[in-house]
Amino acid sequence: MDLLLDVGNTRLKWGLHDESGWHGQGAVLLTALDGFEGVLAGLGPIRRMLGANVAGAAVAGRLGVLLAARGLVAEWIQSLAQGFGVRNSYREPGRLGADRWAALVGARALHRGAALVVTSGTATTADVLDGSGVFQGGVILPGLDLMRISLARDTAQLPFSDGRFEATPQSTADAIVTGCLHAQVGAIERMFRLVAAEEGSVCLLNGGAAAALAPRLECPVRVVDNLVLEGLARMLDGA
Ligand SMILES: Nc1ncnc2c1ncn2[C@@H]1O[C@H](COP(=O)(O)OP(=O)(O)O)[C@@H](O)[C@H]1O
Ligand SMILES: CC(C)(COP(=O)(O)O)[C@@H](O)C(=O)NCCC(=O)O
Ligand SMILES: [K+]
Repeated sequence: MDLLLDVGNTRLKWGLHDESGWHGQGAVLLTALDGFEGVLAGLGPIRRMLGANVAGAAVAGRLGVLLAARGLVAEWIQSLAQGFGVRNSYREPGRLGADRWAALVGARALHRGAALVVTSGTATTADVLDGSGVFQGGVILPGLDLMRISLARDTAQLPFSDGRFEATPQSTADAIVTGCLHAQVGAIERMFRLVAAEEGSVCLLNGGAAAALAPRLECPVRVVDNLVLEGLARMLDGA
C-alpha cells in the first residue's frame, strides 16, 4: 500500500492506494496536524509516501518527523515542465503549485478531452487543460471562505455569519454569501469560456468548497474526488 498526501493551506488530505485502487481516504486540519500521528499509527504496512505540499517548509518538517517515526521517508513532488501526459506552459514550470500539477495529472487520467480543472480550497484555482494535455495557464483567487473571512476581518460592520444564496439578497449575511459565491462562480465560468468550444469539454470541480459551488455553476460540471491524490497515484504507477 502507498500513502499519498495532499497538504493544502487548510487541511491535509491523505489516501491509501495500491494497484487495485483506494483503500481509505481522510483529512486532518493543519491546526490539528498532531492528530495525523494517530491516523498514521492506525494504517497497515506502507511501501512509499508521495505527497504534494503547498503549506510550506515548517509543515513539511513536522510531517517528516511523524512519517520518520513510522519508518517512512517523505517524498515531496515538484511541478515539472512535462510528465504523465501533461505539458506545463508556466513560464517557470517549477513555480506552479505542486497541488495544481498533481491535479492536472489526475484530471488528464480521468478525462481525455479539454477540461477546466478547478480546485476550491483555501484558494480557488481554475486551470485550462486542453484536449492534447497542455496546461495552458490558469488563475488563482481567494477561496470561498477566505473571501468571507477577509470581509469580516477588514470591515467594521460585516460579520462572519452564514447566509443563503439569493437572487436579490435582502440581509447582510445573504449579501455576503451570495457575493462571494458570485465571485467564485463568475471567475470559473469566465475561465470555462476558454475551453467551451472544444468537444466534450467539462469543468472538473474538486476541493473543500466544491459542493457549495457546483449547484451555482452554469457550465458543464463534473464534481470529482480529490484530483491531487488521483494525480499522485498516477505518478507512483508511472514511476
Ligand atoms: N471541516 C472543515 N474545516 C475547515 N474547512 C472546511 C471544512 N469543511 C469544508 N471546508 C472548506 O474547505 C476548504 C478547505 O478545502 P481543502 O480543499 O482541504 O483546502 P486546502 O487544500 O487549501 O487545504 C476550507 O477553506 C473551507 O472552505
Ligand atoms: C494556489 C495555491 C495557494 C493553492 O493552495 P490551496 O488552496 O490548495 O491551499 C498553491 O497551489 C500555491 O501556493 N501555488 C504556488 C503558486 C502558483 O501555483 O502559481
Ligand atoms: K486550491
